[in-house]
Amino acid sequence: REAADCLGRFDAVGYATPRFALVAARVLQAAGRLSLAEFTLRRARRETGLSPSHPDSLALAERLGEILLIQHGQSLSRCSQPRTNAFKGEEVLLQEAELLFREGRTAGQPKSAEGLAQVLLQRAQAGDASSRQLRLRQAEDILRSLLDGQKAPELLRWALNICRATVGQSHSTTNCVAQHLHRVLLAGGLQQEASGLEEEFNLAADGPPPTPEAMPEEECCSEALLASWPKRGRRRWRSASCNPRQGRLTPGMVTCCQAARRFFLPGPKDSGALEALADQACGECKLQPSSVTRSSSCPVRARKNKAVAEYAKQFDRATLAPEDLVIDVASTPWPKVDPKVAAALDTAYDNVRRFHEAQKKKQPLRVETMPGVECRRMAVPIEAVGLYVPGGTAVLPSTAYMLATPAKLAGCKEIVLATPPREDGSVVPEVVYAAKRAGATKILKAGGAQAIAALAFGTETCPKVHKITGPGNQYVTAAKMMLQANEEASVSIDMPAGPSEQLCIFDMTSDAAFVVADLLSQAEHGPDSQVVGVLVASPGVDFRSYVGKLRVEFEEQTSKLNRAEITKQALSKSFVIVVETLEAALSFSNSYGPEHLCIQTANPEAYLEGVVNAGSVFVGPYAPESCGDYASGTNHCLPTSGYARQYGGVSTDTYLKYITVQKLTPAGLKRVGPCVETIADVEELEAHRNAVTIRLKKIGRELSLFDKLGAMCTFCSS
Ligand SMILES: NC(=O)c1ccc[n+]([C@@H]2O[C@H](COP(=O)([O-])OP(=O)(O)OC[C@H]3O[C@@H](n4cnc5c(N)ncnc54)[C@H](O)[C@@H]3O)[C@@H](O)[C@H]2O)c1
Ligand SMILES: N[C@H](CO)Cc1c[nH]c[nH+]1
Repeated sequence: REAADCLGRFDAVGYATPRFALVAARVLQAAGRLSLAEFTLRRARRETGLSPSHPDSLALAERLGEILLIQHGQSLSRCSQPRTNAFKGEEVLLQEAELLFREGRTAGQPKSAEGLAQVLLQRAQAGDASSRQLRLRQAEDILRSLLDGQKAPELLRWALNICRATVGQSHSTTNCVAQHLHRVLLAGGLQQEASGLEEEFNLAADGPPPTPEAMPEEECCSEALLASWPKRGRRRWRSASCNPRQGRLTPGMVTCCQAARRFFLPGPKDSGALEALADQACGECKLQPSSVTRSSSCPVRARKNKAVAEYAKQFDRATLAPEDLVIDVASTPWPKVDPKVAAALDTAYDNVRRFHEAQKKKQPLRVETMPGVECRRMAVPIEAVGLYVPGGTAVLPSTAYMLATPAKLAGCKEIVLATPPREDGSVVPEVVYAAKRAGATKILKAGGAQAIAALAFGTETCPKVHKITGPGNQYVTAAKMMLQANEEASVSIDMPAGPSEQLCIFDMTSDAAFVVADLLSQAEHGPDSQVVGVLVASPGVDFRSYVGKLRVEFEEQTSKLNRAEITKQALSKSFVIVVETLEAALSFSNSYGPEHLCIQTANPEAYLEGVVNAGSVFVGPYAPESCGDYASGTNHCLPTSGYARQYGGVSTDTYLKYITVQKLTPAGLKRVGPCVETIADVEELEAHRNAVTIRLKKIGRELSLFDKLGAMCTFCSS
């Protein structure tokens, strides 16, 4: 108590090292001063400046979680009727503790898993029926993994608590949870405890719950797949012997989904598909893949504007004189746009600019790796860039500001925006408005592969660019992929951004109407779009009625869309799977690598840190994906076809390149030079070595006393 009093008076507790804060919290806890312990840990977490994954940060988080859990317990015991008189902050305490323990559990902190299971159990007891199931299931999973790992008999208490917590719910649920635990206990050699469980829950009398494996495969598939798969896709699913109802993510299941993706969306990563696609894309417009790759025979390279104008006629039915293909944005007057639309475009542009401006690094990087050896990195804008704004099936002014805003902020001098012309040869006024607002310099009235070729090679009026960004249909994407491999074009691309995709993870607490609305928002983009729903449902939980709700929503909402036909085509290549746990859902999503990932489960934030592959993530029920498409501030040009594994979306960085600089003083060369000489010897590159040796001969190898003192002073001051 004396120590705690001391600490209470010591105002700087929070400023001390994390380890000191941990010891202080222990002392304070022992003296019953939980609030002060909590305050100490919070302050230490805030002020250490350590990364959240640092072991000390994790230890602080774990301790804070424990304190919150104890406080929650105390507040419950203070109330005679906990449920009615519950302290208002009670649920908040648990929520925060859950987040803290999840952090630790992901980082492999030993006690965090236990803490998380306890919190989930507490929350299950307080929550409504649907979230109760989910939390119990999660607590049970953790318990199982702990029991599997170490056969710890003391964990049995939780097992029983979990079972007891389910009593009063439907009989089959109790039975199902108890059955699972029973198996775990037996597998862990805890025979006696297993018998206790049998007796308490009368397991033998009820028999095992129906296992998902017992269900006929046909039923599982039809239950899980909302939109019917074309026969080939369905066969693949089955042949991979995966059972969506069972929810185990076997490698076969993932492979099968990837196969489905390849089958439906022939992405350029599949070389056979690319060729077929390129033939289709370029064959019809006489830009044969080989002729694009051998640039001498590429029509656009050879006949420039004339060829582009011919393709505009052929594919966009637009009549354009070759000299009218490119317009200068600055000298083009502001187009007439409905004031309401202009105001919405302005607001969206402002948000996008704000978010992308913040991405600019204010200071050039400068590091003295050794005294006298200075390395720098300068961000330099790419001088000329080409931005593709799709315009085939929908008019996308939003893509104009999504691409041009970061290019302008990066400082690119030439920003050429290409978009398919209308039949009268004009460009949609909203696109011109957005291009002007965001700072594009030229507009090329061309779409498809021909626009990409014009940007890559340049024409009489279209400047040749060094990088092409922006999404497009399969023709555009195939042309971008091929031209980046063409030496003469010498052009790079942002990423393969093809037909839109969305993966939505949800559970039975999610609003089915919201989930379906989000999925449809991407399905309507084009017949080649793909949307995937991942429903998390614990085993034994009957998700049929929820799936029924989804079906109704899909039908009702789709039938009211103006692009219902396109949407239905996309849905025929889309699917919903059912998995048992959120971890499984995340693992599936990470394998799929969606362009957009929506997480609409209870407590969605907790799963964010598990996301490894995704273009853009939308957290919670009130973050519809279309906000990111238009106006929240993030960029909507994102990698598709699984390329989220290696690419991020468009950002200010997309339009920058980094040039490194170094400067060495004589003392710096004396320090690093011998190391260079040695490595050059190993590589037997004498001229490399000599460039150092020749200088060291002139200035000498020894550091002067002045050099050494200078280095010490620099070291001390830093
Ligand atoms: N990933 C992203 O970030 C993102 C963002 C926005 C849009 N998108 C996607 O972009 C795509 C836009 O496609 P779109 O078709 O509406 O517009 P688009 O501008 O990409 O394609 C239209 C052009 O394709 C060419 N074309 C059409 N048929 C052809 C044929 N048979 N042979 C050769 N060329 C042909 C024409 O030149 C036409 O101008 C959609 O799939 C949408 O989902 C993706
Ligand atoms: N969803 C698209 C990205 O895949 C972007 C977009 C533009 N307009 C509407 N949405």
